[in-house]
Amino acid sequence: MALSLDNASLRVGDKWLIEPLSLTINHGERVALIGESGAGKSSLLSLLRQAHESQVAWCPQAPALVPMLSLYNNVYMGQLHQRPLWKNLVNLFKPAANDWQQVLKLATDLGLTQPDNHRLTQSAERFSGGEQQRIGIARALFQKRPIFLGDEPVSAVDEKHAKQLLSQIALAHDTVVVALHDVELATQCCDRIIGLKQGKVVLDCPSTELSAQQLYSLYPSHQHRSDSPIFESVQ
Ligand SMILES: Nc1ncnc2c1ncn2[C@@H]1O[C@H](COP(=O)(O)OP(=O)(O)OP(=O)(O)O)[C@@H](O)[C@H]1O
Repeated sequence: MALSLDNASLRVGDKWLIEPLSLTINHGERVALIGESGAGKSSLLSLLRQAHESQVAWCPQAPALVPMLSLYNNVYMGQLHQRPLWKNLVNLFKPAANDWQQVLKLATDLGLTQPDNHRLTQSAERFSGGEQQRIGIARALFQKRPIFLGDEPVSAVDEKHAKQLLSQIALAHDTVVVALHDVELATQCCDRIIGLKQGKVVLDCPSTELSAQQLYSLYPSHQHRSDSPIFESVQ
């Protein structure tokens, strides 16, 4: 298996963010965590991340870029903790050719620059919101870990680009777990759906078997709107 939790839980004061649960995610699985806002998706990702820190490429909900630093340096940060301090300092002024080429390839593949048009030196603050999110994805890919954990990693890009990015993420990793608000995207890009409600896993099934009934119970506040985009994936 790639990831596992054994009777894990998360609690702040007397509030359970995640009630005790056991969970196994196998190598090769593409898993989407779905559920209403506050259901516990980020909390579950944080438990998975804590349990498998050294194997995980982490892509948080907000990309946490350093606005004044370049695209290149923001992506390089993905390997900051794996490199000696002196190398990180030298990198600020004179990037190693190998690192530069790797970041250029990632940035090109993710549509942030073109091979002959180096936006690598442009500061992160001068990229759009969707582009900044892709810089965050590039940083996670640069970590070169087998498992990708992403918290709404494509929420700021349109549907077509979201699908492309998720398939690029899947190609670069053995196992993928992503929290997604877009259920249709989740069923199209992932093979397993885990549904959360009030800190509990209430649904765990192959994406091809997700029923409208299950979605209704996960998204009660959408129930009165049968035309809600949430339900398009199963209609
Ligand atoms: N540090 C914290 N202290 C107290 N409560 C917290 C803390 N972090 C999260 N929560 C609460 O835990 C619950 C689950 O939060 P979580 O961020 O995991 O939900 P989510 O499903 O990821 O939500 P969203 O889709 O809005 O990101 C929410 O009610 C949230 O307010």
